[in-house]
Amino acid sequence: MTDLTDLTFAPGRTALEAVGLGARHRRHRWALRECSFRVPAGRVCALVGPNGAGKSTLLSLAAGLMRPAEGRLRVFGGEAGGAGVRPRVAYVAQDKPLYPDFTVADTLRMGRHLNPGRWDAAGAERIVRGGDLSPGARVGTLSGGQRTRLALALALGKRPELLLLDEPMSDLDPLVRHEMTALLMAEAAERGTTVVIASHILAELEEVCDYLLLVAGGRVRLAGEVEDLISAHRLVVGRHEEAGTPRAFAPHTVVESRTTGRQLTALLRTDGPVAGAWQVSEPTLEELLLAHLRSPGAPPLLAPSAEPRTPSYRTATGRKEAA
Ligand SMILES: Nc1ncnc2c1ncn2[C@@H]1O[C@H](COP(=O)(O)OP(=O)(O)OP(=O)(O)O)[C@@H](O)[C@H]1O
Repeated sequence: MTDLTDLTFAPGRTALEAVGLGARHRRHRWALRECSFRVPAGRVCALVGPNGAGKSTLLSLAAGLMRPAEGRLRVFGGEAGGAGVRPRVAYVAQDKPLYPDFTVADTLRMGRHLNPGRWDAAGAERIVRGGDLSPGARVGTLSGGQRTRLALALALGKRPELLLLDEPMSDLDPLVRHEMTALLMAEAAERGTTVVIASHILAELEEVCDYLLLVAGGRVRLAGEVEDLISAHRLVVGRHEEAGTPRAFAPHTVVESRTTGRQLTALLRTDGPVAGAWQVSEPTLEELLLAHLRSPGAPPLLAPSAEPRTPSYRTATGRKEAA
């Protein structure tokens, strides 16, 4: 039986904590609603979900560019966007907003000016030089990938404790993507930076992320260590000729079940072994995510390390106070 309470519950620091978080863009419908989760510090967290799920909204809130309409979001224990928090957070938005009339050198100078006492000039210049970007080139003349490189240099030069990346690699060629990913991971490992990466490229995330936040329809569906979330599920394949759900599945939660001819394939959140002549295996991250995305009605799962520690969250959900 997979008991999540036995799995890693490191009592370390908290990078992000949302409690009852809700957000809307002006008077539009809710982009996020009733989101409660925690991301421990030092993790590399994949933020995944379908188009319009609320990923960019969540990153904007964490960066302090937007305020919650309800509930709250804390970054390292302070209100997101607060004066004590902002210098510790870097955000690379999807459209990489940079000043088109600035040169590459101007942009790096701006980084130094905006981050007194923190700016890693040598590191930022190294990233820029790696891409053969001429210091005198105007930002407006750079290719999409070159702008991404400059935006990453600006973000990493800030030596952030929390790095928020919104689909950062989508316009990079495979070689540069590989190089940038390695660089980000080296930074994260060396400085213990918490990284949250929103991306649709699951293969890329699987390689680098140890934590997962799956958002769909503005709600959190899965949160926790990738390993723990995977090991809480089983992929079950076998012959099934009767109508309805196999009786052997009754003790478990069926996230998704599909039948092709006489073959049934199901993703279960298991509570003990699955009885019967089924082929049972651990799902890959992709299988886990796809099954949850195809089944919006499946109950959400927060690993213990992803549960907020705020007493009000625990009281509201009837959970016991943290020890
Ligand atoms: N500026 C805006 N004005 C109005 N509604 C918005 C705005 N930005 C986002 N939304 C809405 O908020 C919801 C969440 O959008 P968000 O951009 O956060 O999703 P996402 O998960 O990042 O999507 P994608 O994968 O397509 O980038 C969507 O319904 C979207 O239409």
